[in-house]
Amino acid sequence: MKKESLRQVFLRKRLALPPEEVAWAGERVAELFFSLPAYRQAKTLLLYCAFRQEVPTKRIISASLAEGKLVALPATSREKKEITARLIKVYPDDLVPGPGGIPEPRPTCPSVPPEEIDLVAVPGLVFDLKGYRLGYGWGCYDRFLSRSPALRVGLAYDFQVVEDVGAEPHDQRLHFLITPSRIYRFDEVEVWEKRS
Ligand SMILES: Nc1nc2c(c(=O)[nH]1)N(C=O)[C@@H](CNc1ccc(C(=O)N[C@@H](CCC(=O)O)C(=O)O)cc1)CN2
Ligand SMILES: Nc1ncnc2c1ncn2[C@@H]1O[C@H](COP(=O)(O)OP(=O)(O)OP(=O)(O)O)[C@@H](O)[C@H]1O
Repeated sequence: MKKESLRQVFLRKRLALPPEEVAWAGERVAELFFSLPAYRQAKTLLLYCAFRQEVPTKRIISASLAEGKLVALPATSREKKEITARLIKVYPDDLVPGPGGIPEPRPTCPSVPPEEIDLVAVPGLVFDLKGYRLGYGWGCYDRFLSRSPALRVGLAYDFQVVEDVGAEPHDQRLHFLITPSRIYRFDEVEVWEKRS
């Protein structure tokens, strides 16, 4: 299947999920996320604000702030198709609607360079068994991740995992993918562990 039709199919499937399933997935994924040793060690996280039935991240954001971690969320530039990680202190008060209506940090929130982030929670429409993913097609995350040494953790529903998304050379691989039923660990983790 071509990239664009894959995106359409998986976006439609996600939008059709019943609210109970969305909420349950958020609880399970958060629990597994908190169990990662890399989460416990991380000082600075780039999380994201879930929208349009993405796996809910509210608990992950609140718990990370409560534990005293530095929590950044992406602020998106429509022109540059680029994300900037900006630190928030109070959730959701520090957020305003951004492109596509996704809540994002106010422009006055301080930015953090990609080099200083320890762990990135990565959204996506469909993920594969090699650690590749398809997002909305702006390449925002691929560009950001190519500049960051952070551990990359995808968050998804089980139905969003397929064998192969047809990765291209610019696509950045994940280290982990968390779904309600399991944690996928990709080969790249070993490379990351040696580096850090
Ligand atoms: N929760 C969440 N936050 C995220 C992302 C994500 O995938 N999920 N992003 C992942 O990259 C970035 C935002 N990416 C965006 C990509 C496209 C449009 C957008 O408005 N696109 C179309 C309309 C899309 C539609 O409504 O169907 C437009 O240009 O108008 C907005 C944000 C950063 N924040
Ligand atoms: N590191 C990069 N440097 C420059 N351009 C890039 C980079 N990564 C991706 N791009 C460009 O971004 C565009 C979109 O990429 P792609 O279709 O892989 O997006 P995606 O993975 O679905 O989106 P996202 O990463 O925002 O979730 C591509 O045309 C690609 O050329």
